[in-house]
Amino acid sequence: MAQTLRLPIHLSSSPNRSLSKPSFSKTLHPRSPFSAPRRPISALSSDLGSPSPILVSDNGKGAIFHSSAASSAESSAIEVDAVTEAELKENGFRSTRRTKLVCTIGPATCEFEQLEALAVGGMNVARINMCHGTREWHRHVIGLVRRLNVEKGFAVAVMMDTEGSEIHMGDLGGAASAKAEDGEIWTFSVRAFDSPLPDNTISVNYDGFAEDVKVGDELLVDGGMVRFDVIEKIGPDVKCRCTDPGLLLPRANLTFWRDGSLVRERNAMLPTISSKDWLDIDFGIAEGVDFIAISFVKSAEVINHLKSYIAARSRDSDVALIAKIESIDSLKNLEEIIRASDGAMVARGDLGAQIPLEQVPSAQQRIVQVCRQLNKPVIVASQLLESMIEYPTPTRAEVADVSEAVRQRADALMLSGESAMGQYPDKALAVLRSVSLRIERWWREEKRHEAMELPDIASSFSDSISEEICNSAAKMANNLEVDALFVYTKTGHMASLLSRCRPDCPIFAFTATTSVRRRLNLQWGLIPFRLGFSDDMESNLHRTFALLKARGMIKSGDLVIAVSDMLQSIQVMNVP
Ligand SMILES: Nc1ncnc2c1ncn2[C@@H]1O[C@H](COP(=O)(O)OP(=O)(O)O)[C@@H](O)[C@H]1O
Ligand SMILES: C=C(OP(=O)(O)O)C(=O)O
Ligand SMILES: [K+]
Ligand SMILES: [Mg+2]
Repeated sequence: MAQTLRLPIHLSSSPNRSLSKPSFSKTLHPRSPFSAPRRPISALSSDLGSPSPILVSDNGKGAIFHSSAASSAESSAIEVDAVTEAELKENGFRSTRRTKLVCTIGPATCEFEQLEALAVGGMNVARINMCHGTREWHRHVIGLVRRLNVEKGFAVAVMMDTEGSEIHMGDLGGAASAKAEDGEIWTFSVRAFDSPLPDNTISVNYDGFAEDVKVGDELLVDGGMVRFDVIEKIGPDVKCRCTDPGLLLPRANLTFWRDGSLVRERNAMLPTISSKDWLDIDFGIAEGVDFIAISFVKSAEVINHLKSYIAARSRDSDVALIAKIESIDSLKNLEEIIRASDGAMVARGDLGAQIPLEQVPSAQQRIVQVCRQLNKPVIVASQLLESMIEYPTPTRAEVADVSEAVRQRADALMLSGESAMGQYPDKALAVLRSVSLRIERWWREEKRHEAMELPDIASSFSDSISEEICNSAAKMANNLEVDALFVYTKTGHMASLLSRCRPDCPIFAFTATTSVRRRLNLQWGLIPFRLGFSDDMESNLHRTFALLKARGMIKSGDLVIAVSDMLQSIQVMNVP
């Protein structure tokens, strides 16, 4: 017999912040035999299994925690990264940045000290792009990130980004770049060159290139950074005249346009995951990367295919799949792709080569919005601070672009060339960090956030409970102006449901495994801690308060709301 779901929340009479500690817990009459009601936290007893109304208990005195100073060994039983710990100690809860930061690692940042500088500067995720470098090189970088986490207490996650099978140039025979001057004739060839490349010659990775391209087509490098007109085809060689001069970078993306529109025929037949990608994916699974970002995803089918492949290859691999939205097809199938994926990336570099540039901002806004509605983390990527590859300060336009991404409440921002091969990776990261903090504060102080209408996404009744609890807890957190939300989460799901609500306060996410902790490092507003915890919420809270107080990260009197995916309840309390 289903019971209507009522949630009479009853706060103590005193509306001020020194709340007595009512603890809310509710026992739901389960619609299905699976979600057996759980014992509520408070003293109220209810027979497990006996149909009972929702019980909201307010025991008046609330849960009193006897704070015992944790031993130093005990206080090390909780893991949090050094930067967050320092921020909390120095500036308190409100200081913590909510927006996550992803840095592409390349020649400019592949030494241990450089990676450490990025981690200290706020990097949450290190991205390695399989379009460049060798697997050995990437294995070395992954090893350094792992060492950084172990030795310095960070939880920097690793994201491996596939090359994808779109058309791109070769590696310029090892040169770092090549300059194409206006009017010069260049040869783009599918020929395999073993000796050094002849002058003004570029190899192309796509065998069908010489067949598909036509005299009169326009050839765009990296979305238009350099342009050529196709003037002649001689077997495997395509002669082109440079019409927009610029710098050619290794393995830059190539697109060709005919009568003003993108030529997509053969591209559409190219597999999303190339044979090299499959080898790179095996590499990523073996190296235990946290995320795999798939380039040029066109439909949910490739994500589902890859998920079953990964599940078959390694039962315990919980690598998360990030779909890169960077083609017309990925926009057409956006919702299905995001539902199938664990997150998405607004890959504006190639996206801006596949659709008119002026459409990229609205596409970005739509992708970010759909991801939030579907509770999937979303990264805004590419050219955020492009000028800082060469200059120590950003343009005003770039600061406005970063502000807009933060204002849209994207989960994360990503540096590409700025941190991979730029001259000022740390300065670029500092700009992302300071703009994020500023816009986040502006949102909170000026109450600019019209709460986004979040559709129900629960796939089961017990999921609905979790969703309702998190939506309510986030709303209460804003109304009561609590200092922090605490969530105890085995899989990270409850934490993501809180993050989705974008509450004003930070969300301390306690989880027992380092891999879940690293994965949470991509989600807005989550501060991931590794902490072993039991099903007994009172003792979890008691231990957590003691540990965090011992580390100076919280203090008596701080107001906290705690939720957990074990015991479906909301607790409001002051730190003892
Ligand atoms: N692992 C690497 N090794 C060498 N160069 C790299 C590496 N990763 C990135 N880069 C350089 O940084 C530039 C920007 O990185 P990214 O945006 O990830 O690649 P792309 O723009 O080629 O898609 C690349 O074009 C390349 O010149
Ligand atoms: C992030 C992107 O993909 P990649 O850098 O791998 O081309 C992009 O195209 O913006
Ligand atoms: K890539
Ligand atoms: Mg791309």
